[in-house]
Amino acid sequence: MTDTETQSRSFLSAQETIQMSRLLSGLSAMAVLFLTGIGAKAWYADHTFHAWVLWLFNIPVIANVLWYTWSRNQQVLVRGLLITVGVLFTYLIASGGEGNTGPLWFYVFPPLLFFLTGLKAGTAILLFCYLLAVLVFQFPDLPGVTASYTADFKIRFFATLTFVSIFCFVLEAGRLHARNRLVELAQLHEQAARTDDLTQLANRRDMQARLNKELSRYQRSGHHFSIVLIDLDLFKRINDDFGHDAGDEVLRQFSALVQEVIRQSDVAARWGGEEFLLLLPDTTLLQALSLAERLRSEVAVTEFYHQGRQLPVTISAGVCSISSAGSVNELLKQADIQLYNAKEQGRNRIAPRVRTQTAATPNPSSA
Ligand SMILES: Nc1nc2c(ncn2[C@@H]2O[C@H](COP(=O)(O)OP(=O)(O)OP(=O)(O)O)[C@@H](O)[C@H]2O)c(=O)[nH]1
Repeated sequence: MTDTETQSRSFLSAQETIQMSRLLSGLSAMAVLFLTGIGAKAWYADHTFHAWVLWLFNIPVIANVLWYTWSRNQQVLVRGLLITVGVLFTYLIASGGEGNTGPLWFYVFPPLLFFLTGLKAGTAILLFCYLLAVLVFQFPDLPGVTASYTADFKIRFFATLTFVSIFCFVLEAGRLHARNRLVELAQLHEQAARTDDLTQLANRRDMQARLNKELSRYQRSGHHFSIVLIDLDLFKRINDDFGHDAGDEVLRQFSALVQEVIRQSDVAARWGGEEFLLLLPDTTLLQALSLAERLRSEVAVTEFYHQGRQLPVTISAGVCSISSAGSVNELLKQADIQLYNAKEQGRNRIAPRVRTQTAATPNPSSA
């Protein structure tokens, strides 16, 4: 998974966690309200036992929320709520609640289940609940079962519950599909905002962000890094002599070559028209110079073609290490000065010059 994908997913899952927490807390508060209110109504209707049972169900609901407040474990909150609701609904079906209306609460289950547990687990739990309801309906002599329902009621109950369940399943499947599509689009959007269209390298904006990040890492833990500012030599001539498409082709081919030469931890970006910037983490000035030189000689010996015509491509580059600059701007400025020096010294070369560097091949076109 790329950085972008991870960011999109973690952003969405953080949003979902917050949304889910709010929903669960709201549902728990409503449950307490209903249990207390309906319990009170049952008490005044002289259904004392039923009232006490409903009030007692407040205990696991409140304990569950308190546990969540302490542990922040959402899974436990979901499971706790589902178990409590499951046991409560079983009691309501078995006892009939007040005036045999207990089973009506069952309709709350399908949307809640699918949303909280997903389609697969939701379907499995729902089937299990159906089974429980069938047992209670078919075997009224089972211990704990005090209600008896007419055949008409049972048929209508299962028919309507099945309809509601299927409807909730379809709605949840649609919601999940839309959510996944949203994640995909967010990833594509983020990727596009960070990528250069022509070369598929990082763009300037992305590189700027990475440079700032790398500087923070350096200031925090002293990890050195270097940059290489590259410019394709006499690029205007390529455009003028071979056409703009040929120029574009060179930019693409050069970018592919760069990707082959640098390490996986290095980042290459298109910095401007025919300017590229390499960010080399954990790399000293000498190591960066050596890489830049390798890239320069690789470009010099590579044959660039467009529509069967060979194109003259060389590069010049300025190298700078963070140890000799206090900020990203300073770093870029120094690399730019070095690039200017390389151009001034005849192109197809790297600056600054150090003794370890092999002599650059003179560029005939710059003479
Ligand atoms: N084909 C193509 N050309 C581009 C693109 N972006 C910038 N250019 C061209 O790159 C050329 C850069 O030319 P200059 O800045 O004069 O530099 P140069 O010819 O490379 O000469 P030196 O840098 O001095 O070696 C310009 O002609 C731009 O139009 C692009 O995306 N595609």
